[in-house]
Amino acid sequence: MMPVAALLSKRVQEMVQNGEEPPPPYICRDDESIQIVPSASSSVPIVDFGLIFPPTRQTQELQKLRSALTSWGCFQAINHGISNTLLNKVRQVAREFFEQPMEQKKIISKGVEEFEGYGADPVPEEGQSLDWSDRLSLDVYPEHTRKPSLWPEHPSPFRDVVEEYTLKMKEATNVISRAIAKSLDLEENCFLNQFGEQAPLQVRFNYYSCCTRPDLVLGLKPHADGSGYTIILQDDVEGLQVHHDGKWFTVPTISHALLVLMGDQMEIMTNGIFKSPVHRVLANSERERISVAMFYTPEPNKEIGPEQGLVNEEQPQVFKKVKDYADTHWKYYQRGMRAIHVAKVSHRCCS
Ligand SMILES: O=C(O)CCC(=O)C(=O)O
Ligand SMILES: [Fe+2]
Repeated sequence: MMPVAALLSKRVQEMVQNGEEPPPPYICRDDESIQIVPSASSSVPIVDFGLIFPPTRQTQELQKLRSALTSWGCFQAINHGISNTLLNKVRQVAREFFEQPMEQKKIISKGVEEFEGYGADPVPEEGQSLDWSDRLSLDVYPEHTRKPSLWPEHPSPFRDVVEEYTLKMKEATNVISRAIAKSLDLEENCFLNQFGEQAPLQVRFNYYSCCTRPDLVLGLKPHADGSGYTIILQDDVEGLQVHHDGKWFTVPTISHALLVLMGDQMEIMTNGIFKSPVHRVLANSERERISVAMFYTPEPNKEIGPEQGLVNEEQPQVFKKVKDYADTHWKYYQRGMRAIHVAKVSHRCCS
């Protein structure tokens, strides 16, 4: 059998183009029926940002936001201030990038242990399965963290579109962070202050190739994000599922919506009130799927912790202060585990 590192230097898209079946390290499930709730039934809540900032009707929408993040840990944002034209351009450059010949994409290949560039996740711990997907990851904010040599030159509008999207995402994080604070009756800028003005944004373009055996693999294994929160743009192919109430729910594709999903660091900052949900991506035999995830993470080296306004006698402090939590998260992720327990306050049992 080919060693995992060698497999990871080969793109899933190449295996599909060569007509290969998924090799064993990609196989992570059997065809046991996992209960899946169709996207049409109960679903991820939709929050209208057009109603949040004008003084009219905001209370109701803020309550909706709070309840969505308390029970689901995510919501679909509409009227978020980013035009459909731009969202479509982002989808278009992503598609054109992945549809190029392999040699063209490999110009910006990452090494198997690196994070940035075109490829797969770095080699996981032994025994962990691999994801049926390829991706392009780039640090996009602050500007000085960018590595222009890893930004594709083709398609030609790629750089300008990603640049514009980054600016808009930075504005969106301002709006979302303030709305989240208001929904919890906290001072509007409290989360923005915790993240810091230079809080990094990282973009990840995910490409999920079709698979002849979608019952055996996953596009992306179950995980919770190590970010503060993540803003996901989907195309029109379903596949993303969120774990909620013990079941998997497919996130419907809404062309003008952005899915905002709490990462572990927002769970910590809200003292556990908001949940960082476990999610995964299914493979599909009919159509390839593209998504664009923007990870918003507190500044490196900056301590974050539960907002003191959320700590009281009824709700004692659940989490400690942490810094560079994303690094800890990554170590556990590589072992297929969640990391959030490391941030928990240890309570001595007194009974
Ligand atoms: O492809 C998606 O919709 C989700 C991607 C995701 O969860 C991730 O990149 O962490
Ligand atoms: Fe994720």
